[in-house]
Amino acid sequence: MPRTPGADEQRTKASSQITSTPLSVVDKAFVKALPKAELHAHLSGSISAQTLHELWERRVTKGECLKLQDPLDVMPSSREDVNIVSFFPIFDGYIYQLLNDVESIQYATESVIADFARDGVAYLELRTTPRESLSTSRAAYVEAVHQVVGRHNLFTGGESDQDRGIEVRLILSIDRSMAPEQAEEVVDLALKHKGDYVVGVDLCGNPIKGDVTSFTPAILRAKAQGLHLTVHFAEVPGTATELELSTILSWQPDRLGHTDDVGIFGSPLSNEYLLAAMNFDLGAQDLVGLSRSAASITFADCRVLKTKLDRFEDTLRLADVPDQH
Ligand SMILES: CNc1ncnc2c1ncn2[C@@H]1O[C@H](COP(=O)(O)O)[C@@H](O)[C@H]1O
Repeated sequence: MPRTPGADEQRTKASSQITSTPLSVVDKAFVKALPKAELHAHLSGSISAQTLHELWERRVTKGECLKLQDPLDVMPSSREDVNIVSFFPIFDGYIYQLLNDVESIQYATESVIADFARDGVAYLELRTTPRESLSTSRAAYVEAVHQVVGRHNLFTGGESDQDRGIEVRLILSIDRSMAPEQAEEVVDLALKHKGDYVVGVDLCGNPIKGDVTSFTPAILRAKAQGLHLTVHFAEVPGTATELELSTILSWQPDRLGHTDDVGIFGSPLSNEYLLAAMNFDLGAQDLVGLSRSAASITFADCRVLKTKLDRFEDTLRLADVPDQH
């Protein structure tokens, strides 16, 4: 799926200066070919402008969404166009208006998974917030996403792990603006699908909203039933309070932190690896090591990724790639 023009260019300025045959140096081709784990992808934040455009076109053809502008015209074209305040309204004001029935949710899920696979992601933890819309309940939303994920996990494309494209697991998010009962419903849904693709729960949403202490019962129930926990924390200075920190730490989360949504900020995971290589002077083996360390903190076994990493390292050895770029 084509990425937003401009953003990629801007963030990978140096990469275009490197010309090489694939895998001989750390460049765009290398970081794409490197098998990777993406452990922090928000489904609705990872939809490309092109896919949103396709969803918009379908609606317009049906005579719906006539007041909504074409996503190709209104989605930010570079990260400089978005900040933490202008970021969250993009979902309610725009993206969610295009994702409000089973068909559109599944179309977007398919496209997001395909984009990650094309970027060399072999293990994906996709987080998403079970969301009610005019035509879907929270349960129907999860069912819709779950079906697509199931199809991807079953599709091997070949006999061996190496042939398989991508393994996908789901993390269901509690949004900070939810009422405690809604958070309980998210945990119920996560528990219902635990064992088949749902591996954890997440706390996300606009950091200036909500009182996280009200989610403690739901989150502790999820943990007690064996779900993993990841949380967004301290995204804006005002919320990095002692109370919020001690509450979140009392939940004993497995992972903290976040990365930027690729659909909005336009930097795919491969590009983040390239930026790390450029800024920290990392070589090929360092990047393989980074990917292995991500593989060591996944919420489920990532056998396909590990097999692919072994093969990738064999290829590097055969090509006698120096640990420098
Ligand atoms: C930049 N960092 C972030 N911090 C906190 N929450 C974020 C986020 N990026 C995305 N989301 C959360 O994920 C939702 C979109 O995906 P889903 O509808 O769940 O698939 C957003 O509404 C927001 O609540």
